[in-house]
Amino acid sequence: MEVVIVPGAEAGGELIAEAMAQLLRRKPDALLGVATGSTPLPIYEALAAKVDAGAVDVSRARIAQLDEYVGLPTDHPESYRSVLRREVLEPLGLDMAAFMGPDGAAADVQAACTAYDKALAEAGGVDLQLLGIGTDGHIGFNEPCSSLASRTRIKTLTEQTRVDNARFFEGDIAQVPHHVITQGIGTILEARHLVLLATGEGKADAVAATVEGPVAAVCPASALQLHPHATVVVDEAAASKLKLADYFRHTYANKPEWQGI
Ligand SMILES: N[C@@H]1[C@@H](O)[C@H](O)[C@@H](COP(=O)(O)O)O[C@@H]1O
Repeated sequence: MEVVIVPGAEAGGELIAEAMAQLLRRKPDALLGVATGSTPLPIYEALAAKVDAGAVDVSRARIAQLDEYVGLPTDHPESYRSVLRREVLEPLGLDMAAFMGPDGAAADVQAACTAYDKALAEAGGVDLQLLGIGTDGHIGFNEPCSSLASRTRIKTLTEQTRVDNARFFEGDIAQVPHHVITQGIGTILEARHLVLLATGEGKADAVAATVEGPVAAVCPASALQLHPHATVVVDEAAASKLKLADYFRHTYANKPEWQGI
């Protein structure tokens, strides 16, 4: 696992957007796994700016969804499909033909989950999966004690995650669904490159457990330690509880430039 400490969210967004641009220059039809939440927004803004500047062509890129609420109509403004259309696809000039995601409104949710795992594999697998992290260490919507081998499936949100996400539902927790579909941790680990961005002091404990704690289902993001190519990008605040912060700074500062993340 590589840990990169950046001065702030904007620098993290730029670093990761450049890694995505480099991937797309090598593989124009790369399958990009995208996450929701506030944290990845600087990545999407930086990537859209590169597209506008003609620095990268994303016209053949494919976009895969990480997780979704169950029970919200697909066109609900806070369904993750709507959020990703607004925050990722439209700014990049992509239409929904480039998009893959599970159907959170399906009558048979488990069948929709299984179908999504199959579709990801048939699409050749995710090339680069962006991840945020919940305050409890969740990735996607894999809450603590999710199986580290889990596949895409339905999960029940913790009260903490519903409280955290109520800000997207007019601050009204009653509107936040209890159930979600999420790529499983085993599914996520199949992506070729995992890139987790965490910013702000509120993520410092979760980041420390992810990077320096044991691999344990109680902190789902710690599963990144099992991946051969995982990059954790953190700002100073999110890095503030890392005991090895100086070591991470030193190794990144002395890395050959051509190597990228
Ligand atoms: N399902 C999403 C996660 O993918 C995201 O990482 C997390 C953190 O969101 P934020 O980046 O807004 O803190 O929120 C939700 O639970």
